[in-house]
Amino acid sequence: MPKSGSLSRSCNSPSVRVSSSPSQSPSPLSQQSLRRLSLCSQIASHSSPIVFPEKRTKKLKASSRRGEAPVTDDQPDKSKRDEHRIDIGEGDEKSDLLGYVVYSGKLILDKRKNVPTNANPDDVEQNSASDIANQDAVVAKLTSKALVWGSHVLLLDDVVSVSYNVGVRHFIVHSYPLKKGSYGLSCFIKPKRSRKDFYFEASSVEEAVQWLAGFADQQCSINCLPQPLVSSRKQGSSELFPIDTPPELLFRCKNPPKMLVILNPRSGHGRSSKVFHGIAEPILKLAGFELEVVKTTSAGHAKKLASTVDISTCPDGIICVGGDGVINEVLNGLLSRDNQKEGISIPIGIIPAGSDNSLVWTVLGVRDPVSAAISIVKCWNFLRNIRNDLALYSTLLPVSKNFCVYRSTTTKCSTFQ
Ligand SMILES: Nc1ncnc2c1ncn2[C@@H]1O[C@H](COP(=O)(O)OP(=O)(O)OP(=O)(O)O)[C@@H](O)[C@H]1O
Repeated sequence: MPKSGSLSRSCNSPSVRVSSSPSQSPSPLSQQSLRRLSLCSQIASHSSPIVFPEKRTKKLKASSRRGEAPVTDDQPDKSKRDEHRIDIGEGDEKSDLLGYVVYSGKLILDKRKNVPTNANPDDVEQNSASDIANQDAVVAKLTSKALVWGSHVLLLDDVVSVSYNVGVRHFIVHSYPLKKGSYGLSCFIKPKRSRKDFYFEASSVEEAVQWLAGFADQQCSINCLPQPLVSSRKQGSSELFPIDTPPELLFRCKNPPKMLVILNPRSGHGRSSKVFHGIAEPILKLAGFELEVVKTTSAGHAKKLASTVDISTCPDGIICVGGDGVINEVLNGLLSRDNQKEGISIPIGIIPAGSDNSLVWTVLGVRDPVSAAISIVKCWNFLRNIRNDLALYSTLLPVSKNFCVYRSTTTKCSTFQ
Protein backbone atom coordinates (compact mmCIF):
# COMPACT_ATOMS: atom_id res chain seq x y z
CA MET A 1 0.00 0.00 0.00
CA PRO A 2 1.28 3.49 -0.64
CA LYS A 3 2.09 5.59 2.35
CA SER A 4 -0.77 7.59 3.65
CA GLY A 5 -0.29 11.21 2.78
CA SER A 6 2.02 10.47 -0.08
CA LEU A 7 1.62 11.98 -3.47
CA SER A 8 2.97 10.56 -6.61
CA ARG A 9 3.03 12.69 -9.72
CA SER A 10 1.63 10.58 -12.46
CA CYS A 11 0.42 10.98 -15.97
CA ASN A 12 -3.19 10.15 -16.45
CA SER A 13 -4.54 11.44 -19.65
CA PRO A 14 -7.71 11.12 -21.58
CA SER A 15 -7.10 9.29 -24.79
CA VAL A 16 -5.83 11.46 -27.56
CA ARG A 17 -5.18 10.66 -31.19
CA VAL A 18 -1.96 12.34 -32.12
CA SER A 19 -0.87 11.64 -35.64
CA SER A 20 2.82 11.09 -36.28
CA SER A 21 4.69 9.63 -39.14
CA PRO A 22 5.66 6.01 -38.45
CA SER A 23 8.80 6.39 -40.52
CA GLN A 24 10.24 9.04 -38.24
CA SER A 25 12.56 7.93 -35.51
CA PRO A 26 11.05 8.49 -32.10
CA SER A 27 11.81 11.92 -30.72
CA PRO A 28 11.48 12.73 -27.02
CA LEU A 29 8.23 14.35 -27.98
CA SER A 30 6.70 11.33 -29.66
CA GLN A 31 7.83 9.18 -26.75
CA GLN A 32 5.97 11.55 -24.49
CA SER A 33 2.90 11.11 -26.66
CA LEU A 34 3.38 7.36 -26.64
CA ARG A 35 3.60 7.35 -22.88
CA ARG A 36 0.32 9.20 -22.70
CA LEU A 37 -1.29 7.08 -25.38
CA SER A 38 -0.25 3.94 -23.61
CA LEU A 39 -1.81 5.09 -20.38
CA CYS A 40 -4.89 6.21 -22.20
CA SER A 41 -5.45 2.87 -23.80
CA GLN A 42 -5.00 1.19 -20.45
CA ILE A 43 -7.56 3.45 -18.91
CA ALA A 44 -9.98 3.06 -21.75
CA SER A 45 -9.82 -0.71 -21.62
CA HIS A 46 -10.30 -0.87 -17.84
CA SER A 47 -7.79 -3.68 -17.88
CA SER A 48 -4.82 -2.09 -16.20
CA PRO A 49 -3.72 -3.73 -13.00
CA ILE A 50 -3.29 -1.43 -10.06
CA VAL A 51 0.31 -0.34 -9.73
CA PHE A 52 2.17 2.01 -7.50
CA PRO A 53 2.34 5.20 -9.48
CA GLU A 54 6.08 5.45 -8.80
CA LYS A 55 6.66 2.04 -10.31
CA ARG A 56 4.43 2.71 -13.29
CA THR A 57 6.25 5.96 -14.01
CA LYS A 58 9.71 4.38 -13.62
CA LYS A 59 8.74 1.49 -15.86
CA LEU A 60 7.43 3.82 -18.53
CA LYS A 61 10.40 6.18 -18.29
CA ALA A 62 12.87 3.32 -18.51
CA SER A 63 11.24 1.91 -21.61
CA SER A 64 10.96 5.26 -23.28
CA ARG A 65 14.68 5.93 -22.58
CA ARG A 66 15.47 2.77 -24.49
CA GLY A 67 13.39 4.08 -27.38
CA GLU A 68 10.85 1.29 -27.01
CA ALA A 69 7.13 1.61 -26.80
CA PRO A 70 6.19 1.71 -23.12
CA VAL A 71 5.52 -1.59 -21.46
CA THR A 72 1.82 -2.07 -21.25
CA ASP A 73 0.12 -3.85 -18.44
CA ASP A 74 -1.42 -6.47 -20.63
CA GLN A 75 1.96 -8.02 -21.36
CA PRO A 76 2.07 -11.52 -20.01
CA ASP A 77 4.53 -10.95 -17.17
CA LYS A 78 2.03 -11.95 -14.56
CA SER A 79 4.36 -12.37 -11.62
CA LYS A 80 5.68 -8.80 -11.98
CA ARG A 81 2.19 -7.55 -12.46
CA ASP A 82 0.97 -9.15 -9.26
CA GLU A 83 3.90 -7.68 -7.38
CA HIS A 84 2.65 -4.20 -8.25
CA ARG A 85 -0.95 -4.87 -7.46
CA ILE A 86 -2.42 -2.99 -4.52
CA ASP A 87 -5.78 -3.26 -2.93
CA ILE A 88 -7.97 -0.21 -3.19
CA GLY A 89 -11.33 -1.68 -2.46
CA GLU A 90 -12.62 -5.16 -1.96
CA GLY A 91 -11.24 -7.27 -4.72
CA ASP A 92 -9.31 -6.83 -7.92
CA GLU A 93 -12.29 -6.17 -10.16
CA LYS A 94 -13.18 -3.05 -8.24
CA SER A 95 -9.53 -2.03 -8.04
CA ASP A 96 -9.14 -2.29 -11.79
CA LEU A 97 -12.08 0.02 -12.30
CA LEU A 98 -10.61 2.56 -9.94
CA GLY A 99 -7.16 2.84 -11.51
CA TYR A 100 -4.00 3.45 -9.53
CA VAL A 101 -3.59 5.42 -6.32
CA VAL A 102 -2.45 9.01 -6.73
CA TYR A 103 -2.77 10.21 -3.15
CA SER A 104 -4.23 8.97 0.09
CA GLY A 105 -4.80 10.37 3.52
CA LYS A 106 -7.42 11.08 6.14
CA LEU A 107 -10.31 13.34 5.34
CA ILE A 108 -13.43 14.52 7.05
CA LEU A 109 -16.53 14.92 4.93
CA ASP A 110 -18.29 17.98 6.28
CA LYS A 111 -21.93 16.98 6.08
CA ARG A 112 -23.09 20.42 7.13
CA LYS A 113 -21.99 21.47 3.66
CA ASN A 114 -21.23 24.84 5.10
CA VAL A 115 -17.61 25.71 5.56
CA PRO A 116 -17.58 29.24 6.98
CA THR A 117 -15.46 31.22 4.52
CA ASN A 118 -15.61 34.35 6.66
CA ALA A 119 -14.71 32.66 9.96
CA ASN A 120 -11.42 33.33 11.72
CA PRO A 121 -9.00 30.92 10.05
CA ASP A 122 -7.24 30.22 13.38
CA ASP A 123 -10.50 28.98 14.92
CA VAL A 124 -11.27 26.92 11.88
CA GLU A 125 -7.81 25.35 12.01
CA GLN A 126 -8.10 24.50 15.72
CA ASN A 127 -11.48 22.86 15.28
CA SER A 128 -10.19 20.95 12.28
CA ALA A 129 -7.25 19.55 14.20
CA SER A 130 -9.51 18.12 16.89
CA ASP A 131 -12.08 16.85 14.34
CA ILE A 132 -9.43 15.01 12.37
CA ALA A 133 -8.34 13.24 15.55
CA ASN A 134 -11.91 12.06 16.09
CA GLN A 135 -13.48 9.05 14.50
CA ASP A 136 -15.13 11.35 11.90
CA ALA A 137 -12.03 11.15 9.75
CA VAL A 138 -12.04 8.44 7.10
CA VAL A 139 -9.25 7.11 4.98
CA ALA A 140 -9.71 8.50 1.51
CA LYS A 141 -7.92 7.69 -1.70
CA LEU A 142 -7.57 9.65 -4.86
CA THR A 143 -6.99 7.26 -7.72
CA SER A 144 -6.51 7.90 -11.40
CA LYS A 145 -10.24 7.40 -11.88
CA ALA A 146 -12.06 8.26 -8.68
CA LEU A 147 -12.06 9.75 -5.23
CA VAL A 148 -12.90 6.96 -2.81
CA TRP A 149 -13.84 7.38 0.84
CA GLY A 150 -15.81 4.97 3.01
CA SER A 151 -18.29 3.32 0.71
CA HIS A 152 -18.38 6.32 -1.65
CA VAL A 153 -16.86 6.34 -5.09
CA LEU A 154 -16.90 9.66 -6.93
CA LEU A 155 -15.69 9.23 -10.51
CA LEU A 156 -13.22 11.88 -11.64
CA ASP A 157 -15.02 12.01 -14.99
CA ASP A 158 -17.84 13.63 -13.05
CA VAL A 159 -15.66 16.12 -11.17
CA VAL A 160 -15.59 19.61 -12.66
CA SER A 161 -13.28 21.39 -10.25
CA VAL A 162 -11.98 21.70 -6.72
CA SER A 163 -12.26 24.98 -4.83
CA TYR A 164 -9.78 25.89 -2.16
CA ASN A 165 -9.58 28.82 0.21
CA VAL A 166 -5.85 29.40 0.24
CA GLY A 167 -4.19 28.68 3.58
CA VAL A 168 -6.90 26.48 5.17
CA ARG A 169 -7.50 22.74 5.39
CA HIS A 170 -10.83 22.69 3.59
CA PHE A 171 -11.52 22.07 -0.02
CA ILE A 172 -14.71 21.56 -1.98
CA VAL A 173 -15.09 19.04 -4.78
CA HIS A 174 -17.67 20.15 -7.35
CA SER A 175 -19.17 17.31 -9.34
CA TYR A 176 -22.00 16.44 -11.72
CA PRO A 177 -22.60 12.70 -11.24
CA LEU A 178 -25.11 10.88 -13.39
CA LYS A 179 -28.52 10.52 -11.84
CA LYS A 180 -29.71 7.01 -11.09
CA GLY A 181 -31.43 5.45 -14.07
CA SER A 182 -29.52 7.46 -16.64
CA TYR A 183 -26.68 4.96 -17.06
CA GLY A 184 -26.23 2.87 -20.18
CA LEU A 185 -28.14 3.03 -23.45
CA SER A 186 -26.73 6.48 -23.96
CA CYS A 187 -27.79 6.41 -27.60
CA PHE A 188 -31.41 6.32 -26.51
CA ILE A 189 -31.46 8.20 -23.24
CA LYS A 190 -29.94 11.62 -22.68
CA PRO A 191 -27.76 11.27 -19.58
CA LYS A 192 -29.08 13.31 -16.66
CA ARG A 193 -26.59 14.83 -14.28
CA SER A 194 -27.05 16.99 -11.23
CA ARG A 195 -24.57 19.05 -9.27
CA LYS A 196 -23.17 17.73 -6.00
CA ASP A 197 -20.57 19.54 -3.90
CA PHE A 198 -18.54 17.64 -1.31
CA TYR A 199 -16.89 19.60 1.49
CA PHE A 200 -13.73 17.96 2.77
CA GLU A 201 -11.28 18.78 5.49
CA ALA A 202 -7.69 17.50 5.40
CA SER A 203 -5.53 17.00 8.47
CA SER A 204 -3.19 19.89 7.64
CA VAL A 205 -2.82 22.72 5.16
CA GLU A 206 0.10 20.86 3.56
CA GLU A 207 -2.07 17.80 3.06
CA ALA A 208 -4.90 19.88 1.63
CA VAL A 209 -2.43 21.25 -0.94
CA GLN A 210 -1.25 17.74 -1.76
CA TRP A 211 -4.85 16.66 -2.35
CA LEU A 212 -5.28 19.62 -4.70
CA ALA A 213 -2.09 18.78 -6.56
CA GLY A 214 -3.40 15.24 -7.00
CA PHE A 215 -6.68 16.49 -8.43
CA ALA A 216 -4.84 18.90 -10.74
CA ASP A 217 -2.72 16.01 -11.97
CA GLN A 218 -5.89 14.13 -12.88
CA GLN A 219 -7.30 16.82 -15.18
CA CYS A 220 -9.49 18.54 -12.58
CA SER A 221 -9.60 22.33 -12.49
CA ILE A 222 -8.50 24.05 -9.31
CA ASN A 223 -10.10 27.28 -8.11
CA CYS A 224 -8.02 29.09 -5.56
CA LEU A 225 -10.25 31.38 -3.57
CA PRO A 226 -9.11 34.18 -1.31
CA GLN A 227 -8.31 33.37 2.27
CA PRO A 228 -10.61 35.08 4.75
CA LEU A 229 -9.07 37.91 6.79
CA VAL A 230 -6.06 38.30 4.55
CA SER A 231 -5.41 41.67 2.95
CA SER A 232 -6.46 41.92 -0.68
CA ARG A 233 -2.86 42.64 -1.71
CA LYS A 234 -1.80 39.22 -0.48
CA GLN A 235 -4.74 37.39 -2.02
CA GLY A 236 -3.65 34.86 -4.58
CA SER A 237 -0.07 35.30 -3.47
CA SER A 238 2.09 32.22 -3.37
CA GLU A 239 3.15 33.25 0.19
CA LEU A 240 -0.13 31.80 1.41
CA PHE A 241 0.70 28.34 0.11
CA PRO A 242 3.10 26.05 1.95
CA ILE A 243 6.66 26.29 0.66
CA ASP A 244 6.66 22.89 -1.04
CA THR A 245 3.50 23.56 -3.07
CA PRO A 246 4.00 22.15 -6.58
CA PRO A 247 4.70 25.09 -8.92
CA GLU A 248 2.13 23.84 -11.48
CA LEU A 249 -0.55 24.25 -8.87
CA LEU A 250 0.42 27.88 -8.23
CA PHE A 251 0.57 28.42 -11.98
CA ARG A 252 -2.90 26.96 -12.49
CA CYS A 253 -4.38 29.16 -9.82
CA LYS A 254 -3.00 32.26 -11.46
CA ASN A 255 -3.81 31.50 -15.09
CA PRO A 256 -7.46 30.83 -15.80
CA PRO A 257 -8.34 29.68 -19.32
CA LYS A 258 -9.73 32.34 -21.66
CA MET A 259 -12.17 31.33 -24.35
CA LEU A 260 -14.44 32.95 -26.90
CA VAL A 261 -18.02 31.68 -27.01
CA ILE A 262 -19.84 32.05 -30.33
CA LEU A 263 -23.52 31.55 -29.69
CA ASN A 264 -26.25 31.37 -32.29
CA PRO A 265 -29.33 32.68 -30.44
CA ARG A 266 -31.62 31.26 -33.14
CA SER A 267 -30.43 27.68 -32.69
CA GLY A 268 -32.70 25.09 -31.14
CA HIS A 269 -35.80 27.17 -31.91
CA GLY A 270 -34.38 30.06 -29.88
CA ARG A 271 -33.52 28.04 -26.78
CA SER A 272 -29.73 28.08 -27.15
CA SER A 273 -29.10 31.14 -24.93
CA LYS A 274 -31.06 29.49 -22.14
CA VAL A 275 -29.12 26.24 -22.60
CA PHE A 276 -25.81 28.04 -22.49
CA HIS A 277 -26.41 30.53 -19.68
CA GLY A 278 -28.51 28.16 -17.60
CA ILE A 279 -26.59 24.91 -18.00
CA ALA A 280 -23.17 25.10 -19.63
CA GLU A 281 -21.86 28.47 -18.47
CA PRO A 282 -22.16 27.69 -14.71
CA ILE A 283 -20.05 24.55 -15.24
CA LEU A 284 -17.38 26.42 -17.19
CA LYS A 285 -17.37 29.19 -14.58
CA LEU A 286 -17.05 26.59 -11.83
CA ALA A 287 -13.86 25.48 -13.56
CA GLY A 288 -12.59 29.07 -13.55
CA PHE A 289 -13.02 29.77 -17.27
CA GLU A 290 -13.03 33.38 -18.41
CA LEU A 291 -15.53 33.62 -21.23
CA GLU A 292 -16.30 36.30 -23.76
CA VAL A 293 -19.70 35.56 -25.21
CA VAL A 294 -20.61 36.88 -28.67
CA LYS A 295 -24.12 36.25 -30.00
CA THR A 296 -24.42 36.04 -33.75
CA THR A 297 -26.72 38.55 -35.41
CA SER A 298 -27.16 36.92 -38.82
CA ALA A 299 -26.15 33.97 -40.97
CA GLY A 300 -22.43 34.26 -41.75
CA HIS A 301 -21.58 36.21 -38.58
CA ALA A 302 -19.96 33.18 -36.85
CA LYS A 303 -17.74 32.59 -39.88
CA LYS A 304 -16.66 36.22 -39.97
CA LEU A 305 -15.86 36.18 -36.25
CA ALA A 306 -13.79 33.00 -36.52
CA SER A 307 -11.89 34.31 -39.52
CA THR A 308 -10.98 37.64 -37.97
CA VAL A 309 -10.83 37.22 -34.19
CA ASP A 310 -7.53 38.10 -32.52
CA ILE A 311 -6.48 34.69 -31.19
CA SER A 312 -4.52 36.27 -28.35
CA THR A 313 -7.85 37.34 -26.81
CA CYS A 314 -9.02 33.70 -26.64
CA PRO A 315 -5.81 31.66 -26.49
CA ASP A 316 -7.47 28.60 -24.97
CA GLY A 317 -10.15 28.05 -27.54
CA ILE A 318 -13.46 28.86 -29.15
CA ILE A 319 -16.71 27.32 -27.93
CA CYS A 320 -19.52 26.97 -30.46
CA VAL A 321 -23.01 27.03 -28.98
CA GLY A 322 -25.77 25.98 -31.33
CA GLY A 323 -26.37 23.33 -33.94
CA ASP A 324 -24.51 22.02 -36.95
CA GLY A 325 -24.75 25.36 -38.76
CA VAL A 326 -22.75 27.39 -36.28
CA ILE A 327 -20.03 24.71 -36.00
CA ASN A 328 -19.76 24.64 -39.79
CA GLU A 329 -19.39 28.40 -39.91
CA VAL A 330 -16.74 28.52 -37.19
CA LEU A 331 -14.63 25.78 -38.77
CA ASN A 332 -14.82 27.40 -42.18
CA GLY A 333 -14.00 30.77 -40.67
CA LEU A 334 -10.88 29.41 -38.99
CA LEU A 335 -9.76 27.69 -42.19
CA SER A 336 -10.15 30.91 -44.16
CA ARG A 337 -7.93 32.97 -41.86
CA ASP A 338 -4.95 34.72 -43.45
CA ASN A 339 -2.74 32.83 -41.03
CA GLN A 340 -4.25 29.39 -41.46
CA LYS A 341 -1.71 27.74 -39.15
CA GLU A 342 -2.91 29.96 -36.34
CA GLY A 343 -6.51 29.18 -37.22
CA ILE A 344 -6.13 25.44 -37.06
CA SER A 345 -4.13 25.48 -33.84
CA ILE A 346 -7.00 26.76 -31.77
CA PRO A 347 -9.02 24.16 -29.86
CA ILE A 348 -12.75 24.04 -30.51
CA GLY A 349 -15.41 23.18 -27.96
CA ILE A 350 -19.03 22.42 -28.80
CA ILE A 351 -22.07 22.85 -26.61
CA PRO A 352 -25.00 21.19 -28.39
CA ALA A 353 -27.90 23.63 -28.34
CA GLY A 354 -29.38 23.24 -31.82
CA SER A 355 -32.59 21.55 -32.82
CA ASP A 356 -30.92 18.39 -34.02
CA ASN A 357 -27.20 18.38 -33.10
CA SER A 358 -26.53 15.45 -35.37
CA LEU A 359 -22.91 16.47 -36.05
CA VAL A 360 -21.89 16.66 -32.43
CA TRP A 361 -23.68 13.40 -31.63
CA THR A 362 -22.35 11.38 -34.55
CA VAL A 363 -18.81 12.72 -34.48
CA LEU A 364 -18.24 13.34 -30.80
CA GLY A 365 -20.78 11.10 -29.10
CA VAL A 366 -22.50 13.57 -26.84
CA ARG A 367 -25.97 15.00 -26.82
CA ASP A 368 -26.42 16.86 -23.56
CA PRO A 369 -24.89 20.25 -22.72
CA VAL A 370 -23.76 19.20 -19.21
CA SER A 371 -21.57 16.36 -20.46
CA ALA A 372 -20.29 18.60 -23.26
CA ALA A 373 -19.29 21.34 -20.81
CA ILE A 374 -17.56 18.83 -18.50
CA SER A 375 -15.67 17.46 -21.51
CA ILE A 376 -14.44 20.90 -22.42
CA VAL A 377 -13.14 21.37 -18.87
CA LYS A 378 -11.43 17.95 -18.84
CA CYS A 379 -9.92 18.31 -22.28
CA TRP A 380 -8.67 21.78 -21.56
CA ASN A 381 -6.89 20.47 -18.44
CA PHE A 382 -5.51 17.62 -20.49
CA LEU A 383 -4.21 19.97 -23.16
CA ARG A 384 -2.68 22.22 -20.53
CA ASN A 385 -0.84 19.22 -19.05
CA ILE A 386 0.33 18.12 -22.49
CA ARG A 387 1.49 21.62 -23.33
CA ASN A 388 3.41 21.84 -20.06
CA ASP A 389 5.10 18.54 -20.90
CA LEU A 390 5.83 19.63 -24.44
CA ALA A 391 7.24 22.93 -23.25
CA LEU A 392 9.90 20.93 -21.43
CA TYR A 393 11.30 19.97 -24.78
CA SER A 394 11.42 23.40 -26.45
CA THR A 395 10.85 21.77 -29.84
CA LEU A 396 7.91 22.10 -32.21
CA LEU A 397 4.56 21.40 -30.66
CA PRO A 398 2.74 18.88 -32.85
CA VAL A 399 -0.48 19.37 -30.96
CA SER A 400 -0.56 23.00 -31.94
CA LYS A 401 -0.25 22.02 -35.59
CA ASN A 402 -3.31 19.85 -35.38
CA PHE A 403 -6.91 20.66 -35.38
CA CYS A 404 -8.02 19.91 -31.87
CA VAL A 405 -11.60 19.40 -30.84
CA TYR A 406 -12.60 19.30 -27.21
CA ARG A 407 -14.20 15.96 -27.54
CA SER A 408 -17.46 15.53 -25.87
CA THR A 409 -17.23 12.17 -24.20
CA THR A 410 -15.77 12.86 -20.83
CA THR A 411 -12.61 10.82 -21.29
CA LYS A 412 -11.62 11.70 -24.80
CA CYS A 413 -10.00 14.56 -26.59
CA SER A 414 -9.13 14.28 -30.24
CA THR A 415 -6.71 15.97 -32.52
CA PHE A 416 -6.98 15.86 -36.29
CA GLN A 417 -4.39 16.79 -38.81
N1 LIG B 1 -28.65 35.59 -35.54
C1 LIG B 1 -28.98 34.77 -36.55
N2 LIG B 1 -30.11 34.93 -37.23
C2 LIG B 1 -30.49 34.10 -38.21
N3 LIG B 1 -29.75 33.03 -38.60
C3 LIG B 1 -28.60 32.81 -37.97
C4 LIG B 1 -28.16 33.66 -36.91
N4 LIG B 1 -26.99 33.19 -36.44
C5 LIG B 1 -26.70 32.11 -37.21
N5 LIG B 1 -27.67 31.88 -38.11
C6 LIG B 1 -27.76 30.75 -39.07
O1 LIG B 1 -28.66 29.77 -38.54
C7 LIG B 1 -28.34 28.53 -39.14
C8 LIG B 1 -28.82 27.36 -38.27
O2 LIG B 1 -28.16 27.38 -37.05
P1 LIG B 1 -27.77 26.10 -36.20
O3 LIG B 1 -27.43 24.97 -37.08
O4 LIG B 1 -26.76 26.55 -35.22
O5 LIG B 1 -29.11 25.77 -35.39
P2 LIG B 1 -30.23 24.68 -35.64
O6 LIG B 1 -30.66 24.74 -37.05
O7 LIG B 1 -31.28 24.88 -34.59
O8 LIG B 1 -29.49 23.34 -35.28
P3 LIG B 1 -29.31 21.99 -36.12
O9 LIG B 1 -28.47 22.35 -37.32
O10 LIG B 1 -28.62 21.06 -35.19
O11 LIG B 1 -30.69 21.53 -36.50
C9 LIG B 1 -26.87 28.57 -39.34
O12 LIG B 1 -26.51 27.99 -40.55
C10 LIG B 1 -26.48 30.05 -39.30
O13 LIG B 1 -25.94 30.47 -40.51
